[in-house]
Amino acid sequence: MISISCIASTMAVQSVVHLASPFPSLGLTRPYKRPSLFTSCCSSLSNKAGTGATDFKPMLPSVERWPEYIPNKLPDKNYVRVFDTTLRDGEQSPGAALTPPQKLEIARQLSKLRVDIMEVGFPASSEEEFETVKTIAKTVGNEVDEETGYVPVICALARCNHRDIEAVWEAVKYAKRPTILIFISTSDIHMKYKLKKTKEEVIQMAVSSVRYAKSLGFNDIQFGCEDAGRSEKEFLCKILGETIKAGATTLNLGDTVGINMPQETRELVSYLKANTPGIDDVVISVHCHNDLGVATANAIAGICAGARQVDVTVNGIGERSGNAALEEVVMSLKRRGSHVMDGVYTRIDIRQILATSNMVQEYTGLYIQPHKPIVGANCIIHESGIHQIPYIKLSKLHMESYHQKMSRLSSLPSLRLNRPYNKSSLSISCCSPVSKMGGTSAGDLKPVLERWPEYIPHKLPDKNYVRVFDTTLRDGEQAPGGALTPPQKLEIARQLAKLRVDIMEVGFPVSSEEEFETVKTIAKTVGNEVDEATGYVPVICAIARSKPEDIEAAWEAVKYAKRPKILIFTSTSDIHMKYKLKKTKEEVIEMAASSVKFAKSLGFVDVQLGCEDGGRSEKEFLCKILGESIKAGATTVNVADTVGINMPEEYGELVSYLKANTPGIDDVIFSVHCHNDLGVATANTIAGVCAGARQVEVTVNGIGERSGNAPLEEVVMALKCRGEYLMDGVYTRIDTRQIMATSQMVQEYTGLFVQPHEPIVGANCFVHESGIHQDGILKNRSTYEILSPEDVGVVKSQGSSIVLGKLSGRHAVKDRLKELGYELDDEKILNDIFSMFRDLTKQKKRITVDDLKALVTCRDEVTSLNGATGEETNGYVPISQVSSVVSNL
Ligand SMILES: CC(=O)SCCNC(=O)CCNC(=O)[C@H](O)C(C)(C)COP(=O)(O)OP(=O)(O)OC[C@H]1O[C@@H](n2cnc3c(N)ncnc32)[C@H](O)[C@@H]1OP(=O)(O)O
Ligand SMILES: CSCCC(=O)C(=O)O
Repeated sequence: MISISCIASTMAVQSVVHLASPFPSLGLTRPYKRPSLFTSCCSSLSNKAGTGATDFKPMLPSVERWPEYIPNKLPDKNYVRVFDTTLRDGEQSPGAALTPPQKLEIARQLSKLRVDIMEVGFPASSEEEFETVKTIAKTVGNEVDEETGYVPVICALARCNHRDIEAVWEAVKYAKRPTILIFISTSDIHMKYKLKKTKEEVIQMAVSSVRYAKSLGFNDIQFGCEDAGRSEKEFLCKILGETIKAGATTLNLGDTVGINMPQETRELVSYLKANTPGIDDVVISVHCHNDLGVATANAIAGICAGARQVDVTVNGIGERSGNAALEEVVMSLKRRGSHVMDGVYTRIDIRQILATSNMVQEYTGLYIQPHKPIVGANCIIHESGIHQIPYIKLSKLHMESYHQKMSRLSSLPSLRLNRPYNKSSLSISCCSPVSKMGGTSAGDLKPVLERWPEYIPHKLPDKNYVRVFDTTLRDGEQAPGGALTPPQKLEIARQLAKLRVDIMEVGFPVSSEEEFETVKTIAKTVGNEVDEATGYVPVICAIARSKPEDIEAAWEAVKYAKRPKILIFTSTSDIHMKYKLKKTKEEVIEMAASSVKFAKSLGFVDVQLGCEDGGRSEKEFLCKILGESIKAGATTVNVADTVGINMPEEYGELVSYLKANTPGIDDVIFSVHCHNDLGVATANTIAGVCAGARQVEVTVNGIGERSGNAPLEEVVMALKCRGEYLMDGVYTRIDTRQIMATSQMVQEYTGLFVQPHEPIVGANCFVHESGIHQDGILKNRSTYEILSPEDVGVVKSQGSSIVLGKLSGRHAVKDRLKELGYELDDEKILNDIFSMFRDLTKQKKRITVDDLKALVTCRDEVTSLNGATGEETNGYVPISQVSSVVSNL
């Protein structure tokens, strides 16, 4: 797999990159080194080829007129409106609080990016927020681009109450195109625990809120269903129908807790489109969270089903694991919109993506991981199109650098333990499966003491068993900068065994002497360490090209394991066969079949044949080569989306086709291997499983070439949470309680640290900083969490999941004070302390318990110093001028 990187990379990365950021440095330290960046251009592609320089447009501003903005209508049936919520939902990320000037600057940059609508805040939350939204509305909201006529729509958030709605109107009415997003929860769990309202009351609140917004002057009203992903469909039709009647122009469906799988999102949108009165006269928007790593795929699924507005944030920041990432959704539509999605498109200026990403990183302090799709440092691979000669040269260069890397292994310093993000201390705990309607609970713990099922290479213990093939130590290690020392590889292999991966692919023995020895050592040790209680022992796999010397090296290295396995790969796409292998189809089939036979002749009974770049290969050819390899003795076959170009539906269809048309396929295991260049690797893997694949190839933390591979933790937790309910009962035997420990070890040894909003293993996954979410969590955890931290090996008290910052509300502050021993039943005292608290958040991102204690102690003194009464100012949250006092506390 080493020579493919450049040929393999199809991403028009150059089209989103920019010169070093154009705004002044804020003096913030950046944890990852980025290569210097340059500006280039963009193109849309079929999945048959990479970007061609011929597709590039000159770097001139587009002079096309911007289409007229009509709130409930789009310029044409394929136009997808981009609703950016970086400054509202994005800012709700723990630790992301922005200053007003930063928000204004980001708003200007979003305007350069050409987002259709920007949601810039929640005016009722504080006076400062109110003023910031107003300033953006007055400035950016009136900056009409002379040439194109573009001006962004300015949106702000309101709950279903008149006070919030009024605050939005007073703040955004200055914009040329003001809009409001009024939201209410529609799931049973939210209505019961958070709102404490009946369905009828909720409909009533929604309708009267929309009417009120209209009466104030809004002619553009977005109505949002929070937690729509867990709501009853019939109820959604009802409330949406009523709000359309009341005057809503866009309907927004929130998968607030990130629990939906793409096929579900698609079904939901289709159902609502078919059953909601008046829905064809409004725009449908999808708002997807990323708790299971499929937010981008969900957004795309919604669009495929007819949604024509998509809520996104830059870098995918947002509550917990964040939102669908603007850059992933936009680039997916750009790359595949015209090929697999009926021609849908956005008008985002993708040349501004990287500058925007950089600005958002620096201002929020939420730095992305190197393998973040589109904007991560490792995505930047090349400068020219895949059909061009330089690619071949680059490929060779890459090959050389790979070998240099391999030979450097032994001289590497051992551990880089500097950790850019503070993580709470972790410990191993327990696991449980979850239904969609509730959260996980430690209550359904089962000790993992069952006997491990017998391993038969070409057969599974039952039809729903999904084998986990971990390739962290092979494909994962190919991540730029991810090189490991032999002792580190051994230690990770031991940890992978604790995690109970079925198979671990641990290296490429022919690539160097050291690699050979490392694989051999793992085979001899970890490959023989049988767990007494269960009988578990991992299969040890090594990779080989379809060359006798590779296969021999693999055998000599892994034959010591109790269960040795080989993965022989060959390329099957026209582009790879022509340029990389320089072989005909017939020759490639012959190489594959004879390689499988050769491996068998050496002693391998477990032989996997892998089709590199299978995602861009002719289906009929794939059937042929897989059929011949099975005849030759392959026990598993895989089809890889090596360049991460497939969309989930497409990939699922490919697997279904191959399962239906390949001779002998039912006698072997079908495996899927997906890369993450467009941010949909997890969804593709799941689509493969739904289509009948029963082995998933994954890496810990999703590390790997460019934007990496499908992350083990996302795929495993998605199957764990939804396998039983949505996917016919599929399951893995991963000990999920080992996920966090494994993730941390891989981070520390590779130096590839995950971003705070990385699903499952990111520091923010179980942390809540915005008031409304904190209130929900305090009332019932399942309102905003679908996983329990214990499931993935994190032990936290409820308190530690609530952090106090500028977006926190009274419930959270009151609860923390109670924990500290202060029972505040007096509303006035609470309001005083809350307003001092809010003031302090202007100076500090995080408010500690010591800060809180000091606020309580100082309350009387502060009140008398400032004469603050605790009464509300201008109708919104009161802010006492106490900063000079509290800042010294
Ligand atoms: C859609 C989302 O992502 S929700 C997150 C929105 N953003 C934020 O929460 C960050 C900014 N938030 C804040 O500044 C504060 O939370 C405020 C000012 C909005 C509210 O603060 P407080 O009045 O102190 O209330 P707190 O945040 O503790 O509790 C939220 C209240 O809103 C209610 N609420 C939540 N959603 C809605 C809704 N859609 N419509 C009406 N009421 C709602 C809750 O039930 C709770 O009410 P209660 O006090 O009667 O129990
Ligand atoms: C669906 S309206 C937007 C509400 C929201 O932010 C969410 O549901 O996550």
